[in-house]
Amino acid sequence: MRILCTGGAGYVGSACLRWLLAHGHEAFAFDNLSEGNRAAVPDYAQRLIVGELIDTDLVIDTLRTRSIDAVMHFAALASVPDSISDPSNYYRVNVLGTYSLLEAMRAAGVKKLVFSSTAATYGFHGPEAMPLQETAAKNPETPYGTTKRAGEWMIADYARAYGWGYAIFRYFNAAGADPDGNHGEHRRHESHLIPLTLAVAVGKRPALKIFGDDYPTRDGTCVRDYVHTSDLAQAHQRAVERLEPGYGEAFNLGSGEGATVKEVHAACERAVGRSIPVEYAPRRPGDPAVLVADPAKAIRELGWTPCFSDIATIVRTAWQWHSRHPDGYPD
Ligand SMILES: NC(=O)c1ccc[n+]([C@@H]2O[C@H](COP(=O)([O-])OP(=O)(O)OC[C@H]3O[C@@H](n4cnc5c(N)ncnc54)[C@H](O)[C@@H]3O)[C@@H](O)[C@H]2O)c1
Ligand SMILES: O=c1ccn([C@@H]2O[C@H](COP(=O)(O)OP(=O)(O)O[C@H]3O[C@H](CO)[C@@H](O)[C@H](O)[C@H]3O)[C@@H](O)[C@H]2O)c(=O)[nH]1
Repeated sequence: MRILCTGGAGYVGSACLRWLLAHGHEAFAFDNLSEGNRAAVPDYAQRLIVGELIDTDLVIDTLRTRSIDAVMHFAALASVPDSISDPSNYYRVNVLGTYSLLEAMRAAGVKKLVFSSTAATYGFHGPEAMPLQETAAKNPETPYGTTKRAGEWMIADYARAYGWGYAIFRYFNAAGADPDGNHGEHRRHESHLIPLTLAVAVGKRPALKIFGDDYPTRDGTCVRDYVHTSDLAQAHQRAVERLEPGYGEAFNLGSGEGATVKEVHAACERAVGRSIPVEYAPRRPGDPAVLVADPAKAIRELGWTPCFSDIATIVRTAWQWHSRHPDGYPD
């Protein structure tokens, strides 16, 4: 298939794009490079279209001139804390940008879509509700979660009315790096736990700040479900290959296991082979205590076989990337 990856120069989008190329598909990236990197896209001169999602005419032109069969929609603003301080931008990119993409797909006659949604659409559930199934109540508590939930609704409505096939993936915490050691996480504004921990290990930051150690969890720090980008990519491939008009499903993508912030920090220390300084800071707004996926539906219905998502493999591959490329991708 010929697949357009919006946000395909970003962390998860570029990992999926590279995976698609390695598994027999043709793939292109459409990205404004606000967070993404040219060098994350192989043969970027041919494969990367630099543009704004909101530029519907450019998206239509891209879909038509590249004869696109299916879209994977990764482009978004995706930081929980930033969305609380700057909801305006989140509604512009995540809601209006998604609307613009869907209109472009309608105009170009593209009817297959895989959407990157998030565990943040579920909002706060008590630890007793974990692991979360897809049917769990969705009460997103942050503008990031509400804007991604709005995207899910828009896609389901368009698909029903216009005869599209779609899959919605609610990722839990995307993590890790390509096993080749040459591609990984690199954003202009980093807020994620593992890259910030490893930035301390390479001497780019003085200490990891742990946001809150008074949560009702086994060691007082937040529990998250970390899932490797190669496993996310495999799920995207499996979904896009089965999309047809009338197919529309949402899936959780996670390992099914939770790790606390302290456990992730300790796993990073083991991978690096030395201690990584920490300091304790107050809780970060918008953080639920525990988020763990039940991935059974994706395993059952897509034949998904995650194989990189144990925490040791995640931090080992992430460390390969960060230690070999402490400055990330070249400009
Ligand atoms: N990283 C995670 O843990 C995680 C978890 C759940 C869901 N997600 C979702 O996965 C997707 C990818 O996340 P990521 O971690 O790779 O983020 P990222 O920031 O690395 O990638 C997003 C990409 O979208 C591009 N982009 C942003 N605004 C754009 C616009 N207006 N027009 C064109 N391109 C634009 C950025 O330049 C970037 O390359 C997002 O939709 C996010 O909501 C991520
Ligand atoms: O410097 C840091 C960074 C993070 N954390 C903590 O580490 C955990 C994970 O945080 P982070 O890596 O920022 O991810 P989340 O806020 O859990 O959000 C990620 O995972 C969500 C799904 O679970 C997705 O929706 C989001 O897009 C994605 O950014 C949280 O408890 C944070 O408070 C720290 O203690 N110190």
